[in-house]
Amino acid sequence: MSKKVLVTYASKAGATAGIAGAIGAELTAHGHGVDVLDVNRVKDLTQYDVVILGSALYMRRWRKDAVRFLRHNVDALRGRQVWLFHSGPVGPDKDQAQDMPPAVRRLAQDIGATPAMTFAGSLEPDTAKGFLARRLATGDLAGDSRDWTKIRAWATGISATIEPTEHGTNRRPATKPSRKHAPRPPAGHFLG
Ligand SMILES: Cc1cc2nc3c(=O)[nH]c(=O)nc-3n(C[C@H](O)[C@H](O)[C@H](O)COP(=O)(O)O)c2cc1C
Repeated sequence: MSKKVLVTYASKAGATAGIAGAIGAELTAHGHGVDVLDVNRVKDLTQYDVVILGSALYMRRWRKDAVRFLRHNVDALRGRQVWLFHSGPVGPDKDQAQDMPPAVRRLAQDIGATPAMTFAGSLEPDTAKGFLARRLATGDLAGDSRDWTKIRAWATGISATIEPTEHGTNRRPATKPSRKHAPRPPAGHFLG
C-alpha cells in the first residue's frame, strides 16, 4: 500500500495553490494517494504519512494560516515526513532562494523538517489582491514566474523517498533530496 500524502497550502492570490496542485498531480502520477487541501480545510493528520506544506511569501513572511498549522501540529508533524516550500520571488529576482521567516525556521527545527524549498511565484493584475499587489502587478515584477519543471522535479524527488509500506508507519527516510539553503537575499523589492 502506498503512503498517503497531504499537500496543503496557504495562498492569497492562487499562485501557491497552483504549485500545490502540480505537486499533488506529480505524486499521484507516481502512484501515491494524495489529498491537496487549503490549510484551513485540514481537519486531522492521522490518515497521512507524509505532509507537504507550502505558503506564499508576503513581506518576507509566511501566511498566518500556514504558521498556525505548523504551530498547532508540531507533535503530529514530528512523527511524519514533512516537506516545506514557499512561493514568492517574481520578476528579476525570480530565481533567488528565500530564507524561511524566523518563526517558521524555529518550527521547522522543532519538527525536524529541512529548510523550505523556494519556488518562484506569480503576480498578475487579474488575480492580485489589494492596492499594493495591484500596483506591483503592473510593474517589472508582473507575470507568472512559476517554474513547472522545477516544481515537478521536486515532487519527483520526494516521491523517491516515500517508501511503499504495508503497515502505514511513519518512518522517516534515511536520506532526503538535497536542496539549497541560500544565504539571506539582499534587500529587494519587497522591503524597499
Ligand atoms: C505586497 C506583496 C509582498 C510580497 N512580498 C514578497 C516577499 O517578501 N518575498 C517574496 O519572495 N515574494 C513576495 N511577494 C510575491 C508573492 O509571494 C508572489 O506573488 C506569490 O506567488 C503569491 O502567492 P499567492 O498567489 O499564493 O498568494 C509579494 C507580493 C506582494 C503583492
